[in-house]
Amino acid sequence: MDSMTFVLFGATGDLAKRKIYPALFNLYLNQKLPKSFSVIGVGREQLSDVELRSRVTDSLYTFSRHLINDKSKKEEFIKKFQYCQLDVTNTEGYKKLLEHVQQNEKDHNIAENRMFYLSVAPEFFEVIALNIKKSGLGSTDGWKRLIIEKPFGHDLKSAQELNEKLSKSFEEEEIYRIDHYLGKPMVQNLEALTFANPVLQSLWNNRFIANVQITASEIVGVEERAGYYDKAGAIRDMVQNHMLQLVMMTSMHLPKQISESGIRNEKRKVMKSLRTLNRDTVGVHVVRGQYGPGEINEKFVPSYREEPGVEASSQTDTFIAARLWIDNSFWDGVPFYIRTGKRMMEKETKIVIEFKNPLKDSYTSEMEKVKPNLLTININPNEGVSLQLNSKNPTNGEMEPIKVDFAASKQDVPEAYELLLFDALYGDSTFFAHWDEVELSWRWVEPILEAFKENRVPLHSYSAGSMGPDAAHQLLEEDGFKWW
Ligand SMILES: NC(=O)C1=CN([C@@H]2O[C@H](COP(=O)(O)OP(=O)(O)OC[C@H]3O[C@@H](n4cnc5c(N)ncnc54)[C@H](OP(=O)(O)O)[C@@H]3O)[C@@H](O)[C@H]2O)C=CC1
Ligand SMILES: O=C1O[C@H](COP(=O)(O)O)[C@@H](O)[C@H](O)[C@H]1O
Repeated sequence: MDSMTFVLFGATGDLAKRKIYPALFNLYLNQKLPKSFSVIGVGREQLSDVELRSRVTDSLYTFSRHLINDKSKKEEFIKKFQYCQLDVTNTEGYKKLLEHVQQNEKDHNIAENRMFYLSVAPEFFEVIALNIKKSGLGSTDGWKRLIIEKPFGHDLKSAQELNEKLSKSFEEEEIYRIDHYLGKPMVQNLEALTFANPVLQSLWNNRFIANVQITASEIVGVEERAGYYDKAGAIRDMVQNHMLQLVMMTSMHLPKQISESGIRNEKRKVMKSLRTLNRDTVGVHVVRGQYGPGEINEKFVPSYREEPGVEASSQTDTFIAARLWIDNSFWDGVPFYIRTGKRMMEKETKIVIEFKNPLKDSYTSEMEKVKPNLLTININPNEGVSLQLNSKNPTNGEMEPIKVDFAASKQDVPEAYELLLFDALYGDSTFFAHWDEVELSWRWVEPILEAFKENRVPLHSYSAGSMGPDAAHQLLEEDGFKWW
């Protein structure tokens, strides 16, 4: 891997502490970082290198998935960190950052490969990208790349504007938009599951699949993020990005050659085939909800409207369920159901594929009890795959569902940020959100945003600790299905 400088804007922030430092450290321990590299942390706060290193150390002790037994390794690692104080809105200040980076490249014999990670609020994306260009930080003899966090825009127009501005400083191939769901090992495994298993490959279409269900339920409420969340809601926070990415990853047809561009193309095709909703159909296919008070793990929790920072009359959605149709020859007639929400009964991200049972009607009465074959891909908090089959119990002769299970051992599973950072450093953008996908996702979501704004879709209340409003269950019952 090429030697490089990792310039981290937002080095004093929460994401750096909880995700980025531990991910870099785990990569370091696994010898997945270049031999020569430096991390230059940028923030407004006045800090010395030693103070930054001490914060990084704290973060590793608190958040790294590896126990730090080998202190010398940790010491070696934190020596790679330096700090540069900079207000990112101050154009002049970037000269100092450039000098810092250049001096360091010289001192440590690092090639001019520069990774810029914007772990800052999105309103700074534009100004930072522009100043990277203006200051000369972006004019390198090697490569330059930009990693940005979500949210990528607030709606289609703002996303397009942002993209246009970023594209003045970085080419599309240089922009790595993180969607951390694409970094989850089981999401990355989806392609391998179908590619490496001819059995699944041949069943992956509307001849054999009755419906697909994607759930991302959370126990947590809005926490301390009301300022952001109350303007976003579940539709922007989870559906526009993570849920649609999961739909793309599940339904894309495998390209002849597994490559970055091949996969990107197939994902784009899915988004283009996704049936567009309109004024009349949003209410038919989309359910929105907001949590009321309830009980979770035997503890009372308040309603969304009682959360700190939330308006007492807020109409923000904390739950969405939707039925999607992919109008292409593979998926014609197969509903894709998605649901996501806060303050639900359990934390669970999973994809369930329910298979058709064409022989159901020819069964004898005893056989009618058979359950559908289900392929479940567990993404979070447990990672694994299970297949539900029907088999006769040899003791009583009754038909019953059995499960063929694989569960990954927790300890060995890398974090999403680890996989994503490695790919970005390696220059592989397969598991990042490409502009086409982001734009097409906003396009699909736009009529829903409008309908919500005009209050054309009822806002159902659901009890905290439940699996969402009744309307979300009715959505499937209308088609003769239920959520698994
Ligand atoms: N935290 C998380 O779990 C997640 C965060 N994200 C996204 O990641 C990004 C960062 O989030 P998070 O770390 O939580 O945010 P924080 O508010 O914790 O950190 C923000 C960082 O930005 C820096 N900063 C703010 N203003 C300036 C400025 N004018 N000049 C220089 N630096 C500045 C702060 O530095 P200083 O303190 O020195 O002012 C701080 O390091 C956001 O886009 C967020 O949406 C996405 C997914 C999850
Ligand atoms: O991006 C986000 O994701 C988290 C859920 O992520 P997970 O990895 O725990 O499933 C969600 O809580 C947050 O609101 C959202 O911004």
